[in-house]
Amino acid sequence: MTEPTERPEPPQPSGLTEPALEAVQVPAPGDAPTPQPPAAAPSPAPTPIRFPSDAELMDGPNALEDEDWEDGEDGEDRENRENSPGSAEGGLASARVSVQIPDYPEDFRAGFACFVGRPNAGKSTLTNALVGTKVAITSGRPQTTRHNVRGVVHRPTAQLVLVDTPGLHRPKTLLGKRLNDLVRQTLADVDVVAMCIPADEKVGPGDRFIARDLADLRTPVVAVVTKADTVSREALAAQLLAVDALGDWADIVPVSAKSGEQIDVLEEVFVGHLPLSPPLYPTGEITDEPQEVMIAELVREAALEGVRDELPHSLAVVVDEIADPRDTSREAGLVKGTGQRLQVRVSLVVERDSQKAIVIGRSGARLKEVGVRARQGIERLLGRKVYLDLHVRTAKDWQSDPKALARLGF
Ligand SMILES: Nc1nc2c(ncn2[C@@H]2O[C@H](COP(=O)(O)OP(=O)(O)OP(=O)(O)O)[C@@H](O)[C@H]2O)c(=O)[nH]1
Repeated sequence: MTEPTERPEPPQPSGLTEPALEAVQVPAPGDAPTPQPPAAAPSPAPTPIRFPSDAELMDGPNALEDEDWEDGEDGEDRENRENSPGSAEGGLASARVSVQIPDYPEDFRAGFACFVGRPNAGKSTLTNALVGTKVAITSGRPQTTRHNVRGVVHRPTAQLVLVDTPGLHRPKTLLGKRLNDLVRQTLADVDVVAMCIPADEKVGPGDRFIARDLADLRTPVVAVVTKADTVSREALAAQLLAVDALGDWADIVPVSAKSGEQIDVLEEVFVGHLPLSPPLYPTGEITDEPQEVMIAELVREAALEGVRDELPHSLAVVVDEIADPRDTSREAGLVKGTGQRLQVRVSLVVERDSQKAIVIGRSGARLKEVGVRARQGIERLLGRKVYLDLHVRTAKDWQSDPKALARLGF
C-alpha cells in the first residue's frame, strides 16, 4: 500500500511538458556557431566570423521575443539562419525559451487532511460524503477501517486529499499497537487533522485519550462533531461546549454526513489549512488505493454486515488472484464457463474455526450472500462483470503473530 504520509509527485498539468526556463540557452560570444564543411568536399577558405558590435546587438531583434522562432520551424531554415555569416541572429540563434502557463489558479491550494477519532465516530462516512462517492468502507461495527484509504476532493481552486485512519485506541494486541503507530505517523505529516466526536455520545475517556495525544502535535487540529442529525439543536449545542473544553482546536465544526449538512463548511475549513500548491492528483482521480485493496475492503464490508462484535477484529481479507480471460497470454487457472468475466479469488481469514462457521453460515448461505453483495460493489468499482471466488481460512491468532500480520499486509 502507498505510504499514507507520502506526498506524491505533483502530476504534470496537462499540456505542459518542459519545466519553465530550463530550455533557455544564451551562448557566450565565443560560442557563435562555426559552419562545418561537408567531410568529403574540398575545404573552401573558412568564412571569417564577425561578432556583432554592441550597437548591432542592441538594435537587433531580441531573440527571446522573436516570434518567428517557433517550434514548428523547419530544421533547415533554422540551420540557414544560424549559419548566415555576419548575422546578429547567428550569434543569438540558440537563445530559446519555453514558457509554462499553469492550468490551475495562482492561489490553488492542495494538501492532506486526516481523520482521527474513536472507533465508529463516523470518519469513513465523512470521507465518502466529502469525496462524493464511496471510497472508504463503513459499517456499524467498530474498527472496520484498517487501511489509510484516501479520497481526493477536487475543487476549482483546491484539492483536498483525505486520509482515513483506523481509530486511535488503547492497544490490546500487536495489531492494535501497529495500528496506533500507523495513525501517529500519519498525523505528523498531514496539513490538518480532524478529530471526530459523535454528537450522540457523551465525550468520554476514549476521546480524552486521543485529545491528549493530539495536544503535542504541531499540525492544526479541527474538532468535528459528527452525526449532528441524530440529536436536537440543544443537545448539539451542549456537545459543542463539551468538545470545546476537551482541547485547543483550530475550529469546531458540527456536521452530518448522512444529510450533508455543513459538509461544505468543513471542506472550506480544511482548505484554509492547506498550503499553496499545484494539484497533487490528476483531475478525476478520487483514490490512489490499489484496486486489490478496494476489492478486499468491499468483501470485508459485505462480510461484516450483521455479524457479532468479535468478528471485525478477527477478520482479514486478502485478494489472492485476479485473472482476466481477455488477457490472451494466460490460459491456465481460469474457471471455465464464466465467459469474459474478470475472475477474482479472495480469502477471508479468521482466527478460529468457530468464526469460520459464522462467516460461512448454514450450508454456506451467509458466504453466498456476502459474495453477491461484494460482487455488486466490485462490478460497480471496475465497471465490468466479475466472477468472485471466496475462500474462508483460519490462521490461528493472526492478530498477535508477526509473521501472519506480515503475510496479511499489516
Ligand atoms: N445518523 C448518522 N449516522 C452516521 C453518520 N455518520 C456515520 N454514521 C453511522 O455511524 C456508523 C459508523 O460510521 P463509520 O463511518 O464506519 O465510522 P468510523 O469512524 O469510520 O469507524 P471505524 O472504521 O470503526 O473507525 C455507521 O453505522 C454510519 O452509518 C451521520 O452523519 N449520521
